[in-house]
Amino acid sequence: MEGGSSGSDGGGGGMGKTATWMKLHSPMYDRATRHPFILGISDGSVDLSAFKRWLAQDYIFVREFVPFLASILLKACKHSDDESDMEVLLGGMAALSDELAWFRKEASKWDVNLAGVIPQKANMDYCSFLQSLMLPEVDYAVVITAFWAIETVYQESFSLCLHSSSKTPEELMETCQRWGNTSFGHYCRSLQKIADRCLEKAPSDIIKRAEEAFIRVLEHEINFWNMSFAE
Ligand SMILES: Cc1ncc(CO)c(N)n1
Repeated sequence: MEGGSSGSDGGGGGMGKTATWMKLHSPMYDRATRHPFILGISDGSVDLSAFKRWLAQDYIFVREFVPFLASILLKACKHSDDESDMEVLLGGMAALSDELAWFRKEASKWDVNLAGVIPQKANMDYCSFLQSLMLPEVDYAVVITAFWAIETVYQESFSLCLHSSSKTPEELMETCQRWGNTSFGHYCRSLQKIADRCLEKAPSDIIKRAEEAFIRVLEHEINFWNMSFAE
């Protein structure tokens, strides 16, 4: 399964586990990163009520992301052998504070009342999945893989809406830039390197669990996008 010679891993040597899994599960990966909701934004056909539903639901999700990232930070303190992991993760935590403020500002721009939002099933399922990963017994390699995948799906999806050929409506550009910008892309590559380094040293049962977590993230992301179409 190692295979590959160079390039897509971003590190030295052969292809990392994460790049291998992206290839192996590419049909599902593509369904998560090229969802009709995202394609609708990039071709300008998106229904703005779908966008508002996504915005409200994602605010709830990102709030749950704070304790999730805190649990990863805790595991990095205890188990990581590389001090720079902490810097990358702390940068992510700082960005979350800014992100939550952005959601409140964006919601008021679209007249979305965040206080009255009822979390939908796909969102609750995804948040429960995050909670299951927060348990202390879940290995650092598994949670950092899940975290990398969650961030990368958004990075890849929204960067599609920034391509020169896309027709993203002006009022949605800020949203697309938030996750599609190159510095967020750089952050995702840093997370990928951490995940690959941990997976390289991990025993086979942990590697198996990390791959499963990657697949579960893709499923949850697809269901999350689907939610924007539901009434
Ligand atoms: C559902 C979902 N996945 C990923 C991200 C990226 O942070 C997000 N904000 N929401």
